[in-house]
Amino acid sequence: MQKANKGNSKSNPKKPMLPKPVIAIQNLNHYFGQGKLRKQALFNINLEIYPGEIVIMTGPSGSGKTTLLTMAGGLRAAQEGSLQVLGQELCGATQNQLVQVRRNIGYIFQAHNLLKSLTAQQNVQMALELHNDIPVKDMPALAAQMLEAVGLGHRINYYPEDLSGGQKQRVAIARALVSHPKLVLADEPTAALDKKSGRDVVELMQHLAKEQGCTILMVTHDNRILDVADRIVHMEDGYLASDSSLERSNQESLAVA
Ligand SMILES: Nc1ncnc2c1ncn2[C@@H]1O[C@H](COP(=O)(O)OP(=O)(O)OP(=O)(O)O)[C@@H](O)[C@H]1O
Repeated sequence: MQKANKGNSKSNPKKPMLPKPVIAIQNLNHYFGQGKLRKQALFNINLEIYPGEIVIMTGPSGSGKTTLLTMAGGLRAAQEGSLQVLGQELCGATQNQLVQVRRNIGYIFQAHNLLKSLTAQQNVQMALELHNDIPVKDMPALAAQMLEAVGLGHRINYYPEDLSGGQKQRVAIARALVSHPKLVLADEPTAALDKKSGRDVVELMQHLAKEQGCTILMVTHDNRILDVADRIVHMEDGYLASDSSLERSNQESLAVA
């Protein structure tokens, strides 16, 4: 598997230096089960994702997308190779290090995972409560502002059951972005939505991410939203089978040669 060209200004003065990657994966393997039941789910993954990029991960069912996403999110231990997220090595990381990394990541899942007993504002506020540096007295207003930004300023006191699917997913986006994380990980965020709501939700994510300068890694089967990506990576049978940025850079090198 080819690795992203890091661009070295000394060897090639025309190529700019790339910033430090938000996610840097090298020779990553992952296995489920033990003994005879041990099964490899990820094979020698190499991938670098840079600040501000919106990267969509596609691939058939069972190809390893969720496994890779949950590992990048510090939700599953990394076993073999190297997986650095926001400068922290997650292979061999302690629970405490994983918790620290998770604080800087926003998560959006297919099921919005809102707490039924809390209002939209309280659900968003929960994400702020993980941050010791944000004054508690500012939290309700910050949550309300974020709900305003996702177009739900008039629904802040509603409970999840009184919101539509698209509105609930917007609350989940507000919750993921309210603390201005450097990285947002999304697993099938449009799967439960109709075409129009799905489109609205990803355009909103794209807009807010560009505004806040955060990086998004999103798994989707939804071909209708691929155009929001800066880059598409494709998984097959546990391998990273293609990366549109590498294809582009190969084409550019061929054009220059
Ligand atoms: N907890 C687990 N225990 C054992 N095997 C697992 C576990 N989770 C995933 N797998 C296996 O790892 C492989 C990759 O699964 P994964 O869920 O990452 O794929 P996916 O591309 O996200 O699929 P989908 O699009 O259906 O969500 C599959 O063969 C799956 O059966």
